[in-house]
Amino acid sequence: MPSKPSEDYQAHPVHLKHQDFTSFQELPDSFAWTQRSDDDSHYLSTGDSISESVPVIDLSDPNALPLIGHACKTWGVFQVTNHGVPSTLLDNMERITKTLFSLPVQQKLKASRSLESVSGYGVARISSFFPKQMWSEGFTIVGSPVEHFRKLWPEDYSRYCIVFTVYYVPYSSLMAGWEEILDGIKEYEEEMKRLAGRLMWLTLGSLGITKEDVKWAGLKGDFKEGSAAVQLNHYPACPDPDRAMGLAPHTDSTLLTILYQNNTSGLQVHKEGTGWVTVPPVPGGLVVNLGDLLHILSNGLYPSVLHRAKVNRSRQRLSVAYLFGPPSSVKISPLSKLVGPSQLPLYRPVTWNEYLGTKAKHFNKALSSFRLCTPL
Ligand SMILES: O=C(O)CCC(=O)C(=O)O
Ligand SMILES: [Fe+2]
Repeated sequence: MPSKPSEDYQAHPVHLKHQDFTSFQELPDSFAWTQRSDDDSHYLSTGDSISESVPVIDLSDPNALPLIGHACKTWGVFQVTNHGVPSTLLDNMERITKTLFSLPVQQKLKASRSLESVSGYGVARISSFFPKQMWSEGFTIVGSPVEHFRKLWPEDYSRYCIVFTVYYVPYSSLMAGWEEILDGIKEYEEEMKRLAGRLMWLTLGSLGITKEDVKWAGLKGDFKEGSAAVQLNHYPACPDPDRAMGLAPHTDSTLLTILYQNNTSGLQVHKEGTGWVTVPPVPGGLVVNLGDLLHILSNGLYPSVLHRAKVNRSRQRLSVAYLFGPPSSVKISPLSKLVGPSQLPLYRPVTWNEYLGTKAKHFNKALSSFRLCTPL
């Protein structure tokens, strides 16, 4: 993800109204998405009785390609197992996320996202489009998080500096927190980029797209130049979960998003004609959401999935989203193989940065603002 956002993005900041969630015995009105008397609010209507479930696909299955194609077309989301990401890495990332959000709120606020940057601590960027506050907090990482960590853990940092400059020796017990966290995040990003490249080919391959069709995937076709952000999310336990919203319905402005969720469910996806469907955590599994840019690339054949996160009364929930997109200079447009005399291109070319700016300004109308014509 571009670390320097466009003017549109900067012109639509999110005003921080951050709270110490642990201080609430009851759900404050500003967080209540329904009145107690509402039976069926359009925000919170659930599909808990629905028997359909999001496909879980074993990547070592020889049939994975058509299964992914079917999942992309019908859901725009699927879960993967046997994806090759070591479970120790996922556990470590969960531990890092938990450590970060356990800091006192005043400390976290010092590492707040600034106007000029995408990175840092804060409420969801989509907050300004909704009348109520969301029961969650997030931390976005684009590039190195060192500057923010300096604010989150100033003591460790200064102790590290003093030890380093005065004695010129690494003092491992003091550095452990920092070094471990930075290494863990870096390793996670590398592993996720590798998986994102693989998932891109499985997704595009299911449409008959080959390496010759996507030049920007690089000489090796591994999407190594793709850019990305890591979004850490924390949904504290909530005194009135049925009336609260962790993260409001949205589609991701990505090619695809790889989501790790801890063992507390909360993610729900919307399926056309069915409604909201919970995506239960699968041990060792990762959720793959198709984003708006993949919808454009597929010329509308694959939907970007509308999703939201609910909260829990007694358990906190953590998730780590790897938001994967194209290299910053690349304009995404419908792949030429999917366009022809009977299927005109449905969208005009757009860079990731331009798309993020439009999303910050127009939210769920962003996709249609790039639309050229309606399908035949
Ligand atoms: O926490 C989740 O399950 C969803 C997170 C999400 O949608 C996001 O970070 O964009
Ligand atoms: Fe999302």
